[in-house]
Amino acid sequence: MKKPQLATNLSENLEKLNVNREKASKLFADVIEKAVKKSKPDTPAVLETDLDNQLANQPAPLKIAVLGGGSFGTAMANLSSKNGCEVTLWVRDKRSVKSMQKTHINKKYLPDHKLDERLQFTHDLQAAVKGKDLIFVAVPSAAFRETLQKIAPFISAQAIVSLTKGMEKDTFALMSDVIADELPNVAFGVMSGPNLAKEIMNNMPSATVIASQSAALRLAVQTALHSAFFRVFASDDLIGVELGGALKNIYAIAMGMAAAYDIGENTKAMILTRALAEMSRFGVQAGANPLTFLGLSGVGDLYATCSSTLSRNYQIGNMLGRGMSLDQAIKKLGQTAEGINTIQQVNEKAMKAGIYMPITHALHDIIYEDKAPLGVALNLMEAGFRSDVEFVMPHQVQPTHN
Ligand SMILES: NC(=O)C1=CN([C@@H]2O[C@H](COP(=O)(O)OP(=O)(O)OC[C@H]3O[C@@H](n4cnc5c(N)ncnc54)[C@H](O)[C@@H]3O)[C@@H](O)[C@H]2O)C=CC1
Ligand SMILES: O=C(CO)COP(=O)(O)O
Repeated sequence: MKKPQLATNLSENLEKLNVNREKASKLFADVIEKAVKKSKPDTPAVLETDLDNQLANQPAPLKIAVLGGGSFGTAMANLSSKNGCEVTLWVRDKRSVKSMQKTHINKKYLPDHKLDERLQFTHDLQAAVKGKDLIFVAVPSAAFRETLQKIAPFISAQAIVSLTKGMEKDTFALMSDVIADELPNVAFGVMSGPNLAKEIMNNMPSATVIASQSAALRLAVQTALHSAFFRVFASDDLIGVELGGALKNIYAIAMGMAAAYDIGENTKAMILTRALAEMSRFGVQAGANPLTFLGLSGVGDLYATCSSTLSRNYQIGNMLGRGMSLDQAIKKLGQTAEGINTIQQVNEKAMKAGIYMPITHALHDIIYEDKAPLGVALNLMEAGFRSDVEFVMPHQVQPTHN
């Protein structure tokens, strides 16, 4: 197999960007210093305008395509464009492209936000990806393979980064597996973290993780997206980072459902930490480093998604908890909630591999076997004596009585 390669101009671009980055950091520092000195602090919007004005004339060598015009693809395209990259957002629907070209607003997914004026829109996949350094893929997992198959003829040496947090239906493939299948010679990575799109669009400080075996790719993504309100951390545990993003959707559904029963903080804390135990147990079986689940893409994303009504997975769980059927809840949401499919995939995989995943099994019973939520929850509480952190004390160890 040929060795993965990056776009030939990516390294050159990175060298130029490093110089620009130093200048940019200095500008950020100046703006922040000015803001701190003011008796009445500036709002993020004022700060951002200040930064934009200062950075307006920086050269923009990184060329980026973002595939998927939903809320997250749009947010990342906007962020990288504001950072001075040359960005094209590919959107499947021709009418949406026309409307975005005219208004620079994504009416369906982010109607309250004017997008960066420099951002380009297209529904032509070839035009979107040809000659780019980086391609971010932000379509739902159900459309991921088909999208890669469509761009394959136009891939020469672009690097691919998955933003998708899910698993392929029926195959249990993660998006990185799909990339390796469909584009075996490209450098690739996955980006995942507590990244609710609407908060990012509102300039609420956020952070994420880029995971890849390629140091050049990690640096390219950090350079493209890192900004005053968005930090990009790096990892080489691709499977751990990717599983964190996919698995937490299951527990956001559980938390949304539990919230419909007015649970207290103790109960929320129990669900969150036992979810983390399940995630890391599953991750370790798949080859991930358990410590990755203590990072932004693990507990960070788990916390954000399980606490926020902005999360579509949480919303689905909440609607189910309030008595709606799955079909009604999906229809009402009208957006992607990856966890619905992930529950099925992970439940099946865990059963086959003998991995103890009681919350996932419980959700599966409620959603797909029509069992009563309260009874299932009470059963969960009777699951016997176990150790708290099994990487500290394996759960098979029983207390001795002598
Ligand atoms: N929205 C968020 O806050 C975040 C989402 N993600 C992940 O990003 C992925 C995309 O999510 P969102 O942008 O939020 O979804 P969304 O529901 O807002 O939008 C999905 C987009 O994909 C398009 N699409 C659907 N089927 C398609 C197909 N067959 N071919 C091409 N395009 C298709 C839709 O037209 C729509 O533009 C998901 O895996 C999600 O878990 C990751 C981080 C944050
Ligand atoms: O992944 C997300 C935040 O990090 C978005 O979660 P939802 O897909 O549940 O909205």
